[in-house]
Amino acid sequence: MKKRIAILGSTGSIGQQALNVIYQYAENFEVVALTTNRNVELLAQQVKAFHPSYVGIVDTESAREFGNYGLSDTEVISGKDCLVKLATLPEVDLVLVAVVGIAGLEPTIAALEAGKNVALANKESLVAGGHLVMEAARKSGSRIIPVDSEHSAIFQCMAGCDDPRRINRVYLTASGGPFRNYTKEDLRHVTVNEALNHPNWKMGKKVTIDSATLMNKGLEVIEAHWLFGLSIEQIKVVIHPQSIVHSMVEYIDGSIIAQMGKTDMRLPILYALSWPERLESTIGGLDLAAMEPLTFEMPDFDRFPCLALAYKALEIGGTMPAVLNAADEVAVEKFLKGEISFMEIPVMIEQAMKSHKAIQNPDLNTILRVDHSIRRQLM
Ligand SMILES: NC(=O)C1=CN([C@@H]2O[C@H](COP(=O)(O)OP(=O)(O)OC[C@H]3O[C@@H](n4cnc5c(N)ncnc54)[C@H](OP(=O)(O)O)[C@@H]3O)[C@@H](O)[C@H]2O)C=CC1
Ligand SMILES: CC(=O)[C@@H](O)[C@H](O)COP(=O)(O)O
Ligand SMILES: [Mn+2]
Repeated sequence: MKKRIAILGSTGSIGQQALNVIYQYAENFEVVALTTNRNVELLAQQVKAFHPSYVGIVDTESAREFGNYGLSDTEVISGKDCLVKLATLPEVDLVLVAVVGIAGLEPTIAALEAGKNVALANKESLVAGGHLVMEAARKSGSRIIPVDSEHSAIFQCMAGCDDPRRINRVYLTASGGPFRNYTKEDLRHVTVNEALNHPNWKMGKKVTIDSATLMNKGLEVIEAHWLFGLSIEQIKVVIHPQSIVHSMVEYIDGSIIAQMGKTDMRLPILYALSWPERLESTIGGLDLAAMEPLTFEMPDFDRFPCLALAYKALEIGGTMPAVLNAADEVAVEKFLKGEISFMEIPVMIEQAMKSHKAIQNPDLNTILRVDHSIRRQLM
């Protein structure tokens, strides 16, 4: 039987690559629903190719524009609530959450509560509301299959032994981004285009800037904490500029299991969609002898303060990671618009964290209220 899939954020980098994968496995997967924020032109092309029963369009003006494409066999649901509606459709087996930012939180929880398995690319949902996401999965018995390359790697390395008590630590690998060897002075003058030029991955703008500041790795530390039930002390970051080892698990006997593969997000996407099976792929493995040497070094928390801020937010807990996330989303947007410099990103986030007194064990409304108030404060 085909797995019936809803893709939230199908017009983004992960969403498009997921459709590329699904196209090659038409006998395995069926697309039931697709969503966009406002890219209706691309959405219309996707509808013509995949014939979903539903599309969700968050921006209501764009939803009206979609009417001009005459795709009347597909039901259109518009507005912010479309994500939750499509994530909980009875005819969906698996929800790929590939929207960017806090917008992923509510539909991820809703999908899990509705008993759907979730292929999770959206790391911000775990950062802002990890305890709620994990609780929803635990209560319903639904599974979260990570799509983020490092967490997919850890998930794969843990197959057969995922008991945190048997694990010394995990190593999250980080490319180091385009500014890995820059001095603090160099970092003061980097441009938006330089920051968008990731050495190894072609991704959406927000995650690309996060990679350049190392906030991406900070968010991934928090993501790993929730996904795998690991303590802060068990989660280490190691700079690995080649991005060939996607992450590693060190067990209590000292054995380290690593997952390697090409720098191609279609691999973790395929794994998440096909899990618990593995499907044959044309992407192929690595030419080990032809590869440049694999190197590892420690991250520099001084030049890249965002990484330290993320560890700090996780240590404080409660609503603090949601503050970190909201401040980062605003700061990245401002940097992309040329309103602040690269090194003002961590300053803005740190100020937001200092201004907030964390509320422990927050419910969803509290997290969303804190998220809104930080955005209002910083905009
Ligand atoms: N790209 C990658 O390789 C990787 C990404 N990730 C994570 O996956 C997630 C998606 O990343 P990526 O694909 O790069 O992001 P993109 O910016 O490329 O795509 C984001 C998608 O979400 C939609 N969207 C944007 N804002 C909203 C909103 N407020 N409400 C609903 N939908 C919205 C966009 O619609 P529209 O097209 O209209 O803007 C688009 O479909 C992120 O959390 C990222 O950290 C993790 C690992 C790798
Ligand atoms: C592909 C992926 O998972 C990204 O999150 C990636 O990790 C970004 O690269 P960095 O290692 O530079 O953050
Ligand atoms: Mn990643």
